[in-house]
Amino acid sequence: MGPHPRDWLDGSVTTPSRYQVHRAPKVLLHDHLDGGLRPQTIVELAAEIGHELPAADAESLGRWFRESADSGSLVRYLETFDHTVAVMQNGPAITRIARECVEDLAADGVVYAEVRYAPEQHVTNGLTLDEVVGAVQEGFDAGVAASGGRIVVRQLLTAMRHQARSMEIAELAIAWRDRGVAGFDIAGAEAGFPPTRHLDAFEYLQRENSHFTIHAGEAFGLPSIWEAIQWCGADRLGHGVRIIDDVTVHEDGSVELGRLAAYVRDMRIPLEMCPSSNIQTGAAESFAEHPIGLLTKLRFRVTVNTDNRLMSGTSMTREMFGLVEAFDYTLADLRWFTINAMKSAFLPFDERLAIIDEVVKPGYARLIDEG
Ligand SMILES: O=c1[nH]cnc2c1ncn2[C@H]1C[C@H](O)[C@@H](CO)O1
Ligand SMILES: [Zn+2]
Repeated sequence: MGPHPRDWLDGSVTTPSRYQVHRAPKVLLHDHLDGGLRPQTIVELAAEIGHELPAADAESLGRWFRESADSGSLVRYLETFDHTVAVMQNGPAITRIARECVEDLAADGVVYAEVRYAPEQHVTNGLTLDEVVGAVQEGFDAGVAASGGRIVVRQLLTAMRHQARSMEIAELAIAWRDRGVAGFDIAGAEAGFPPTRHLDAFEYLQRENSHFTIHAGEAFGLPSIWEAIQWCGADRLGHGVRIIDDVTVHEDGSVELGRLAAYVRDMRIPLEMCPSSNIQTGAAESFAEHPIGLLTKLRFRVTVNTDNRLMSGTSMTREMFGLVEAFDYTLADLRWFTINAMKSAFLPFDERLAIIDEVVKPGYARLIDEG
């Protein structure tokens, strides 16, 4: 195999400090709006609507989310969302949460983000699907303005895989495609709910020349990834971590890819990897043992993501610095992940290129120059 892109850069030997990782431009493709609320905001919104929380103050509530999500099971991890979704049932609350999300990402050095949520989960108190998307967009616009335009943000609309509203949500994504929505996703419990359940929605989106990612290969293995790509036509894989089951490392150190893993790598299918989330749901043991290390070495199209900042107590800086500590990654490696992510974004090509050339590359060049 030829040189890894990281070797093309001066400064590739420097291991960055946490502060440098914080300042580096970062790109986030997989982050859930309802998994990233500030604990203090939940406390305040719950008091307004009389929703009972499992903890009274912001600090203990934050701890409750992290500990409850740390169960080793995706299904139990997902139960914690009952409390975030409960406080996201009216327009002003949703707008506030969306604005704070953008402010928090911008403060963490994220320059481009695609943030997802399931509109169908926010209609309990009478909001229409359209009003939910509008409330999120209002918050995103306010957050971008508050951050002085240092970040570009798009929505991804998620359909819940155990429900039957995916076609409706896909149509909603198309209706909003020029007003802040960049694509579509399915999420929720994976085992028992294969992506092909929603084939009509994916086929519709393809006919509309739209983009979608599918949570696959997180709590269930290769068949889920295979269906997502070869039946549904996913542009990207949410997690996709279990693709490692199709990679064999022989005793002499040589590596063999099965047909599906080879296809994913050959076709440059982006993997939205979320290390901390995987450790909590039991898909990986630790940062050091996370398949992202081998998949990066093998030059899959790997990207680094947060998934749920509240449940994992994390940020892009923390995920990336965790990888730096586990694998001795350099600024050039982090630049590689970041450009991978930007190349894989559901944004038009010229806009992706502009962010790579005008924001990502100069930002890393400045850090690398500092030595
Ligand atoms: O990592 C995940 N896997 C599957 N589903 C998830 C994950 N993180 C969040 N979700 C679910 C719970 C949320 O309520 C929903 C929409 O954001 O998506
Ligand atoms: Zn997710």
